[in-house]
Amino acid sequence: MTDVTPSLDVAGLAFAYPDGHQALFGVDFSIARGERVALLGPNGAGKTTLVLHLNGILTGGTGTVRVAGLRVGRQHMAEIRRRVGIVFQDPDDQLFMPTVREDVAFGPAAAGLKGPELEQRVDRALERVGMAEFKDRPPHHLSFGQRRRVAVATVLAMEPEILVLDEPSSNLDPASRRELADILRSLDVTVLMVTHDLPYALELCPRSLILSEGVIAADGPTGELLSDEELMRAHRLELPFGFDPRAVPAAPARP
Ligand SMILES: Nc1ncnc2c1ncn2[C@@H]1O[C@H](COP(=O)(O)OP(=O)(O)OP(=O)(O)O)[C@@H](O)[C@H]1O
Repeated sequence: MTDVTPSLDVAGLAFAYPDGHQALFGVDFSIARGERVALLGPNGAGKTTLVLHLNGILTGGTGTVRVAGLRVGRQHMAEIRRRVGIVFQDPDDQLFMPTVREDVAFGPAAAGLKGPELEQRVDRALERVGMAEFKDRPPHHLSFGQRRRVAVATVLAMEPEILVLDEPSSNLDPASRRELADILRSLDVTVLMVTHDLPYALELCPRSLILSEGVIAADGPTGELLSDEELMRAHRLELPFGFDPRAVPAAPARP
């Protein structure tokens, strides 16, 4: 029988910061295993607040978050942190070891992997992002785009259930942007990508969620949402001048 447990299930998630500011007002959505989904929304919509709930960095609100059926909460925190890999916007927040190899090995080693198994895990993660030849380099000797790929590898090395990326295309030149898109498309993992780069969402994610003022305002095929001018205007989303989402073929789902 096929396992139909979603990779991610968020139900009735509401959250207020300690100063009383309510950032999420009952967020509901579910992502199936292997889907690639973009999380769109204007500044201040609650995207970061939502993402920080996915691996329990933020807790204390109401509602539930489940990752592959496991409820996010204090009880399962180590397992949740392994299953939810977050790639933050600035790779330098994630790379702190003397070499690329050590950075990628850090998580799996902390989880108890060692010897040839650990080395294989590191090699596999670096190969998936096309950075195997940079294994012995200090991360700070790499370009920004290369550091972002290594940051993705540090997360992939944990073999996560879901890969969450915060603005993966920011600060990348067009070639690096395309190369990262090819890498993300090739991965056999559930992807949730927070982005203001709407063409990138269209290129990579067959489905998008629009989060606006702490609620999911729309959930559907990316091309359809981006072509709905009224919806876009209502949630302060703007396509680059002259960009026609109808002229771009829909992102293919899993290969
Ligand atoms: N630590 C905090 N304390 C109080 N309010 C906060 C805190 N962090 C964020 N907020 C508020 O919560 C709301 C949602 O913020 P959040 O950072 O989640 O939005 P976002 O959608 O990620 O925005 P952006 O696109 O600008 O990154 C905003 O109104 C913000 O001012």
